[in-house]
Amino acid sequence: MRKPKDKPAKQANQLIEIKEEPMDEEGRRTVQPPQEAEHENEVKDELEEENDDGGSSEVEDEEKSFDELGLDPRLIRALSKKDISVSKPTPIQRVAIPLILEGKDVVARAKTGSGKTLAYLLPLLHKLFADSGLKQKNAPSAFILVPSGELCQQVYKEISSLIDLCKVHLKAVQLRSNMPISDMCAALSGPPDILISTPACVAKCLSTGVLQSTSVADSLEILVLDEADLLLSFGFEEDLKALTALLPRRCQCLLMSATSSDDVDKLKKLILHNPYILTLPEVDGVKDEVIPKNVQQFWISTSDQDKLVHILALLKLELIQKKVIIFTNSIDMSFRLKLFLEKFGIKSAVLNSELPQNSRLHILEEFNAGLFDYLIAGDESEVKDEQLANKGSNVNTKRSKKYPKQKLDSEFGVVRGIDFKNVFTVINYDMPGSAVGYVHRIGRTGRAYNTGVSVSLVSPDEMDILEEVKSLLGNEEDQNSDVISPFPLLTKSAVESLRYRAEDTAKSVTRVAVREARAQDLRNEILNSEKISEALMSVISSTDLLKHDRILSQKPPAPHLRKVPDYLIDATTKEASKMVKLARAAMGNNPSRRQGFKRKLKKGGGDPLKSFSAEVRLFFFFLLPVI
Ligand SMILES: Nc1ncnc2c1ncn2[C@@H]1O[C@H](COP(=O)(O)OP(=O)(O)OP(=O)(O)O)[C@@H](O)[C@H]1O
Repeated sequence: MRKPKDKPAKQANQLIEIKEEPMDEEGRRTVQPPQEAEHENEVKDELEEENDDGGSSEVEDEEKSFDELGLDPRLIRALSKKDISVSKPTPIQRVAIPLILEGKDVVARAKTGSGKTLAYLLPLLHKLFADSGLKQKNAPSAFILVPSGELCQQVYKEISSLIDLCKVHLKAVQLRSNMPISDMCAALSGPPDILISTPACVAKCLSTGVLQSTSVADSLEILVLDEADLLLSFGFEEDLKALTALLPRRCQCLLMSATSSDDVDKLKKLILHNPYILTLPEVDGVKDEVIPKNVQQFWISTSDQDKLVHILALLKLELIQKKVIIFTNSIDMSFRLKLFLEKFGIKSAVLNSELPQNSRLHILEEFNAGLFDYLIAGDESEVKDEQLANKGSNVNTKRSKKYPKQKLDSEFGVVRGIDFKNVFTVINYDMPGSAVGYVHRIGRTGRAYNTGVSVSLVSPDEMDILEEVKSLLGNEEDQNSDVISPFPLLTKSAVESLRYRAEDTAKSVTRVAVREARAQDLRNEILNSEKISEALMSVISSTDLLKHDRILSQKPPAPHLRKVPDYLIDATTKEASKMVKLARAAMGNNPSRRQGFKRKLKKGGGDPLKSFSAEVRLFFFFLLPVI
């Protein structure tokens, strides 16, 4: 049923219920189990009805711009300068911003890359602009707590750039647990208006007197828990309790997460009162859309041993678009893959929890700046993902037989919430240990209004996880729905053409070679730590020395492995590779080029898709709405 033009858009408060939770005599929150499950269903039902019309054009007509959401004009101008279309807030921003401006507590659960950060940062800054200088404070007015140092840095950069662009006298600081106490004291002198940190670090500040409890209770106006689904699984529960005991009644609390879990519910009960629970609507009857629909998901069935030849074929024959993140489940596997690819002249950087934090931040910066195209990420948060999935989601998680337990940096999060820029393809070289882990990995592409592709290499041992992912993402009625389909561009003959070279080269990447490369990389990063720290402060620009995709192999790649001889590539693969390049070119930033490509395809004249199978055509047509 299409919504009539004259019907006013539903107001957010018609879709959600406000619950009053009691407070103790000192005006602090008390824990009261709210019955949100029922309530959330009500919200979904109404939103589903609204989406029943099978099209969204009229609803979109009624969609408000950032301006109409009531934000300070300086913030709107800042958004324009950041190349964010001011007329196009994401759905979660459209609903959350007015509620936060009204002072409501909000729980926002929306898929990865849906713009949750700006959904809370913009109204938070708006409020601080208005309150600035009204009251003498001894502690920051706003705390933003995130689970990892990487996220601290990311949120800090985002908020600092908004403050700079708005030219207002607000100060944000980031504190991380590994900072010396004297640096923490210096950062908090003033005090700043906004503190971005981890719960563990705030607890440390409170216990060491760097932050005074009474000052926090007097000053704190807004508390944000970002990536809330991860905060408790990172072991921050006690740290958060230390803070919540101080929360004044007036403090507005916001909780943002991409996936739901028991931990999110626990946090809701611990910290929020009268919360507005925002869950994105189901679209076209499809089960809660956890992965953005602009990400096309594929899988390739392969044995464990054959994964190297498959990834070589994908990359070397250019069947996927750059930039690419390749996820593995262990640091050793990451280095094995890096060394293997280097032999074929493919340079990559490895990101893992073993590296100093400065290096990790710098790798992210360089990758985001486009200094290299391939990032191999050791996703060791797998153990946590599994715990999270088992504890929280309604998905019945089985454990993949093949993922190792490793020692984790307690504040390292390579996957969750990191805003990797312009990643087109995510490859699961190893499948994650749980469906929740899968959702977060795939969410590194297709962020905001971008498109992306994911390709998972699935061995027989990992089929259980694939099935779990399918049941999490698929349509309940149709378990066989093609949410994840077989990758159409890689033919058997393309794989076989590279098999001999791949197997021969793989033999040379011995355990000793992997161990040495891993140690050498760590040594390099530690030696460069100081320079990297300067680079992070933008004192120096990146030099070759600081490049993270430098070669670790002892010998340079053999010339005959650098280029795949023409006679080895079959005609279908050549065409597929050409199409990927064409699509890539068309998806560049130049709109006229995109239009040209679109027109060429529409005319049908010389339509390069014509020579392809239906599956392959489907793959490329997926790209058409954006190009
Ligand atoms: N309205 C918008 N229009 C275009 N781009 C946007 C908009 N809002 C946010 N973005 C961009 O989208 C990207 C993803 O946003 P963000 O990191 O906030 O996602 P998220 O919902 O927090 O994802 P995750 O759950 O993975 O942490 C960022 O690069 C951000 O700048």
